Amino acid sequence: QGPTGTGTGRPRSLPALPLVGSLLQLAGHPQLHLRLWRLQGRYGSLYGLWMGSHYVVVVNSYQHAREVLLKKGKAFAGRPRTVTTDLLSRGGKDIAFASYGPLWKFQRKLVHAALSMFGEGSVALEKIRLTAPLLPPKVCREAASLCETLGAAQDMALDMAPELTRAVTNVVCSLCFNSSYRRGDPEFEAMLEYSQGIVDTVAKESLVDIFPWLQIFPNRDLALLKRCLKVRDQLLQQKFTEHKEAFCGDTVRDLMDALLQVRLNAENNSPLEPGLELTDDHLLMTVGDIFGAGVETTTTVLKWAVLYLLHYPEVQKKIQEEMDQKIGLARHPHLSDRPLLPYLEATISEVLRIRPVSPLLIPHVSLADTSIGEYSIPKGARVVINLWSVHHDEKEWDKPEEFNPGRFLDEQGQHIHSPSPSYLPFGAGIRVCLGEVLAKMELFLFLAWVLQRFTLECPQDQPLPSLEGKFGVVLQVQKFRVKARLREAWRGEMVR
Ligand code: HEM
Repeated sequence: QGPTGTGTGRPRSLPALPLVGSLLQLAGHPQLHLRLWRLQGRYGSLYGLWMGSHYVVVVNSYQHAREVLLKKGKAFAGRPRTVTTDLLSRGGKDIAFASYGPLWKFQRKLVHAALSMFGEGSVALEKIRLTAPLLPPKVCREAASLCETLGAAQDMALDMAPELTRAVTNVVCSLCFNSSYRRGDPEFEAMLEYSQGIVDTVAKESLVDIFPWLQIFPNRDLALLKRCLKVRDQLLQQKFTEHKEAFCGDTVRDLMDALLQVRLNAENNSPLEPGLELTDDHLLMTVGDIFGAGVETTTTVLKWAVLYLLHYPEVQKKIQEEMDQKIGLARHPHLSDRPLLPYLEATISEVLRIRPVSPLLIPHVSLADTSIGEYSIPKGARVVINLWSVHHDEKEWDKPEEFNPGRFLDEQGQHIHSPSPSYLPFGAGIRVCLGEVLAKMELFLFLAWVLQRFTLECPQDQPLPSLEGKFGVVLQVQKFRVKARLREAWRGEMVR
């Protein structure tokens, strides 16, 4: 450490040219997480690079990730502002892309409180009377509908992706708007289309984010993103207006009502401190964030889980044996069954480790001159945590490329634990994922419901789909088809 406590010298840096920075070292490598992982061999686990004029620090080890996220969380709690994120969040009025500050803290607190209120039924928001059903029964309702679809497609090769997206979107719709969609609903189809458009354009490491001055030229991706956001905003606005009109101030049906209620309480009681005013834009973007951060991530993890079960039928069999023993056929799985099904829980953990859905988290920014390890990091540096490296570090994990749910179980196979602290699928510290509890609830219930009833198989005429991910907004799964075979014990049984 130097005399200021901010480290001595910068980390080693990739070569950089004027204007383009280190882009040439990264161009032509679409799997950015893997490229950054491999560059450790030459530059060490912590190194710097330049994206245009932006200085970026890449963190590949758990020890440094812990320092950034936990030990010095506040110093690294900023987010970069880019053309794309400004468009997505109306200039950072959401949570995920907002700068660190009192309003961001307030929004986080509200959503966190609302999620625990709807999730566990704890009355966390003062003076709020809840009239909506809690989330676990809503997730079960969607799981039942998913099983119905799989049952109807018996023995056909099915692309489960749209069904999983619908199930997860409906959970988020229930949470935010107290509504859900049936298959083929035109509003729902529009929603799927614009979401895909956003995911596709944001995934294209848009050059305008590196060189904002490129905006003066026509840009097809940016134009598509703007069109998709227009549709998203119209839909959000319509829901918002409906909620404002129906809102009576003493009952809360969903997250949107909860946000309106909190704003009303604040206005009626004492005026909020300056800088803490929640404008309509803030409320809309907060809800938009829950969709943006909550649908693609959870759906993708479910797809990875299904894909791994096709590759490892013995894991699937073991989950089903555990379910048969602990739950049987007489009832559906509940959230409270989680401690009874440690092998299913361990499988979910292993999927989240081996294919982390956000392999580079969301970039952080240093808010002051600071340090990582012995190196000094200037204020304004973008810090990328390479979760892929952290989850595949041979010093932390035994045979990290091997899919082995058992590594998350104790010797008796009864309790779940992580054999290494180097496990951060939801990030950690003050920017940790806000939806971790909800996501884990969904992953558990959807998989438990499906596997209680069906065995998932690769259609006979098709090769096993690839386990290689594609880097984008999330680590995407390539398209694949599944045969959902009704399990022997369920044949002839009525769906209860
Ligand atoms: C399995 C599913 C999910 C995974 C693996 C996941 C993972 C993550 C990760 C890695 C981050 C970035 C942390 C960082 O930058 O340090 C994040 C942020 C975030 N996630 Fe999730 N997430 C999931 C589901 C959800 C859901 C369901 C919601 C909403 C209910 C959600 C809401 C958010 C929000 C709002 C942030 C931004 C937090 C902030 O910047 O303060 N996520 N998530």
